[in-house]
Amino acid sequence: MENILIVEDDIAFAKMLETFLTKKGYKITHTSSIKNSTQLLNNQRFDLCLLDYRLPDGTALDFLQARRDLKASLPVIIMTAFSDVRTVVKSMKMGAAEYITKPVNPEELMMVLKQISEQEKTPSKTKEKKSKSAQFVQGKSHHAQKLQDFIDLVAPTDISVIIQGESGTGKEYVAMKIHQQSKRAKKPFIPIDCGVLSKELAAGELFGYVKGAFTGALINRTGQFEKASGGTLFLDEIGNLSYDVQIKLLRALQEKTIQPLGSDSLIDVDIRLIVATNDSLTTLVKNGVFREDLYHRLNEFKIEVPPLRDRVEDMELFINHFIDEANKDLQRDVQSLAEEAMQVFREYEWPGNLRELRNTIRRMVLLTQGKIAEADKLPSEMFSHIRIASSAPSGSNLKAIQAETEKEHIIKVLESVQGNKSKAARILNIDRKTLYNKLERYDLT
Ligand SMILES: Nc1ncnc2c1ncn2[C@@H]1O[C@H](COP(=O)(O)OP(=O)(O)OP(=O)(O)O)[C@@H](O)[C@H]1O
Repeated sequence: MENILIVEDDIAFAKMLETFLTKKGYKITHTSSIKNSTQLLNNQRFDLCLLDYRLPDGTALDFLQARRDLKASLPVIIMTAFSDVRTVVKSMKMGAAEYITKPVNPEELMMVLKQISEQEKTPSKTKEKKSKSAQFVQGKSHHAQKLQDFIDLVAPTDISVIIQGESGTGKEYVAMKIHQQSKRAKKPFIPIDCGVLSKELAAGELFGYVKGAFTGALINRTGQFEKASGGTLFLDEIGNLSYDVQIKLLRALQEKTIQPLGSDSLIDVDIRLIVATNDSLTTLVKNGVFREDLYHRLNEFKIEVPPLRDRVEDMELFINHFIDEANKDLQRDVQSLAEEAMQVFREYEWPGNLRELRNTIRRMVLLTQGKIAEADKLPSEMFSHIRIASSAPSGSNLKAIQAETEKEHIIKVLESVQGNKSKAARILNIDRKTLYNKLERYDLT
C-alpha cells in the first residue's frame, strides 16, 4: 500500500498529514474537493483514501457513491469530527473501511493503516480468517440471552435469516456465529458487503461470469454463490442490491441453481443465506426499492441485534475483550479503565455501537503506557455527548429532569397496574420493547 489520496479541505491539517505520511514512505496526492477527488480516482490508481467527512462540495457519502459508480475498490478511511460520528457510521454501510476521529493521532492512523493493509493482502480470505479466529462475546443481559437463544434455535437449520440492527451492533458477528454453530461450519462463510457493489458489478460478483460476457470480462470468474456452496453466504446491506439483482437472487434461492453472466449452463449451488440490514426491509418494500417476493423468501427468521445503549450490562465484558485485543495488537498492558471513564461509557449513547466502543478503547489503550486507561484519553467531546448522567444534580440539567419525570411516571403507572408491563405499555402509549428498554435504563428491572 503506497499511494494514498488525501481528500481534506483543511489545508494545514492536510499538509501535516502529507509530511508525516511521506516520512513513513507513502506517496501522497492531496485534493480538497469531491469533484477533484473523483477526477483523480478516474485517472489514477490509489491504494487507499483518507477522506474528510465534510467537504466544501459534499460529504464522504458523495465520494463513496462516486467510488461505487467508478467501480473503484480502494479502501476509504473517513476522518471525522467527533460530533459527526453518528452520521459517519452511516458511511460504513456505503463501504468505508474504517473511521477515525479528529484530532487524528499519528500513532492511531498508523495502526489503522497497518490493519487495512493486512486485510488488503488477503482480500478474499480476510473475513473467512476472521470467522475462524474472532471471539464472539456473548454478554449476560437479557438482550444477549435472547440473542443467543435465537442463534441456538436457528443455527442447526438451513432457513434464511434476516439480521436487523443499527450499524456496528455486531450483525456480521451474529451471522458468523450462526454459521459456526451450524452443520455447515467446516465449509466457507463468505461475507459480501452489498454496500460497495456497483449495480453492474453485483451480478458478476454473486453469480460469476464467463469470458466476454461484458466489456472487461477478460477471464471466466466464479461467483460467490458457487464459492460458498456447502457453506453460508452472508449478504450485508442487502437493501443496496438493485432490483435486477434481486430478481436473480430470488431465482437462485428458489431453484438452487445459478447461471453465470454470459453462460448457458446452470450450476447447482447449496448455500444457506443470511442477510443483514440497517434499514427496515419492510419499509424498503413499502417504498418499492425492495422486492416483496424476495423479502418473503428471506424472511424465514428475523433476528434483531440490540444497540449497545440498550445492553449496558454487557458493556464491561465487551470493554475487557476489546482491551485484551488492543493490548495484543499494540503491545500494551492495560488492565482496566478508570472509574470516571467507565461512568462516561455507561452514559454515552454509542451511535456507532460495538464498532465505536472497540475504536474508542483501541485509542485509549494506544495512548496509555500504564495499567489503567484514564478518562483524559477519551475525546473531550464525548463528555458533552453523554446522556442523562445518573449523578447529575436534578434541577440543573434538563435531560436529567426529563428522565427523572419519566422514571417517576413509569413507576406510578406500573404500580397502578400491579406491575403488568403490557398494560403499562398500553397506558404509556409505547410498545413493550420500548418499555423494557426504559426499565433497564432506569434500573427498574
Ligand atoms: N459478539 C461480539 N463479540 C466480540 N466483538 C464483537 C461482537 N459483535 C461485534 N463485535 C465487534 O464490533 C465490530 C462491528 O461488528 P460487525 O461488523 O459484526 O457489525 P455490523 O452490525 O455487521 O456492522 P455494519 O452495520 O457496519 O455492517 C466487529 O469488528 C467486532 O470488533
